[in-house]
Amino acid sequence: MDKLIITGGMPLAGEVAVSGAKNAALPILCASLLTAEPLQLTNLPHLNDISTMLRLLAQMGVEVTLDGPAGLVLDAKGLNNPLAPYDLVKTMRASILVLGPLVARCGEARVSLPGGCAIGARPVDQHIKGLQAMGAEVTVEAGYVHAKAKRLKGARICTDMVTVTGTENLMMAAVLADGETIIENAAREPEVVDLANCLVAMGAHISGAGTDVIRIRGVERLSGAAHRIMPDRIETGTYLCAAAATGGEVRLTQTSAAYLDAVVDKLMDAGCDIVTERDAIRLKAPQRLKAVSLRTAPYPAFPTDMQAQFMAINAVADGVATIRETIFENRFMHANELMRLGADIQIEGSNAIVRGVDRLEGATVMATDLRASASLVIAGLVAQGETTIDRIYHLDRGYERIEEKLAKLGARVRRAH
Ligand SMILES: CC(=O)N[C@H]1[C@@H](OP(=O)(O)OP(=O)(O)OC[C@H]2O[C@@H](n3ccc(=O)[nH]c3=O)[C@H](O)[C@@H]2O)O[C@H](CO)[C@@H](O)[C@@H]1O
Ligand SMILES: C=C(OP(=O)(O)O)C(=O)O
Repeated sequence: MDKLIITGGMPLAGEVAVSGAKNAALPILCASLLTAEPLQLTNLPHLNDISTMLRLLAQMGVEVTLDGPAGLVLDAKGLNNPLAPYDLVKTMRASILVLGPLVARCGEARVSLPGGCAIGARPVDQHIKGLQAMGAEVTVEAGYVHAKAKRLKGARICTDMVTVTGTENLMMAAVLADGETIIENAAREPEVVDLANCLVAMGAHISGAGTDVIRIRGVERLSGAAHRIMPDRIETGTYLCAAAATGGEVRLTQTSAAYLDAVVDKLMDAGCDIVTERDAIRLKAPQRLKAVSLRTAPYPAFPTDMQAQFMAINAVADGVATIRETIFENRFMHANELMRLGADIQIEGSNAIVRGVDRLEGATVMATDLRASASLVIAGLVAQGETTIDRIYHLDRGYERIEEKLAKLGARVRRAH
């Protein structure tokens, strides 16, 4: 199992390019199932989750052709096996995103329930409830969701909570349904908007993406299209935090602050200077950060996917911060590992109270999930001496060439097998 070995204490400096967004790319890859014509995608990140999704699509009969360094053409005209087997689904929650498109295009789907991820139970009841409202017959048996519908029918759906992949799945199901679907309490995340833009380019009729009411008028068929995946706002935020924590100065390119208001505001509250350009962001860290409290919530509020990284920066800031996690019930697993490096963190239910310390010391720590791993990388970059992060396969799900990008910013980091 790969490890990352970091010798901390160097401020990050320089320029690095941000990759395409994992959480936009995954649903958009699934959108290829909705048409018999080629979908051409660019700015795809090279990540384990993307390879897993491509394997899943390929075994369903989708032809995948490389198209340049970060491009692919997906052709689902030969789609013949609307099945997502456990083996491919177990490592990646987002595989549930094939459910909506498969039922819409094939009239049937069998999708293994995605593996229980460490950050919480993560049920898919809202995905199922929405498909049932659209007339699908859905059963859950032996770990598989089996959904059937000759043709889905437009419906009014109000999800019990804001769900990102739930909104995406139902939006993809609705584009080929008979009549109008209204999704209320829809997720407003930028990745939902990126998916909607791609679907519209394919001929879908969607309005309201980016608000909490999305209207979709179903069409008979969709066509091929070309779409560029949006930049990864969480990767962007993670590198900003790494620069902030190490007292560095960086410029991130091929990205934008447009979808990062909540994160940028907190970094400015922490004392960072941030300058936003059209396709780039510059950050200059202060001598010492100020502690910043935060509460995670659906977009446009502070993203849960940035919570762990802010725990790391608060660990070395001046003062006491309270971090409240409201989305996932088990997303503080990085706290114990950060404490191994000398952080002072107390967990009280869904609150973490972080008291900034003067210094962290390198140690061996274990990555427990994707963003937890990112927080350990940030802490390792700050800590005196050597930090070894075990189980970085989590990190490889969501950060493209992380050691190369960090090295470009002057970090002393290497991968060991
Ligand atoms: C691939 C992808 O885009 N992943 C993101 C997506 O995950 P994902 O889409 O899985 O997260 P959701 O927005 O669905 O989850 C929000 C909350 O709703 C609950 N819930 C969700 C669906 C459902 O049917 N029933 C239910 O109870 C979840 O357990 C969680 O407590 O949004 C999360 C919240 O911003 C991010 O952390 C993930 O990075
Ligand atoms: C939790 C995440 O991903 P996933 O939903 O794919 O597990 C994430 O991107 O932080």
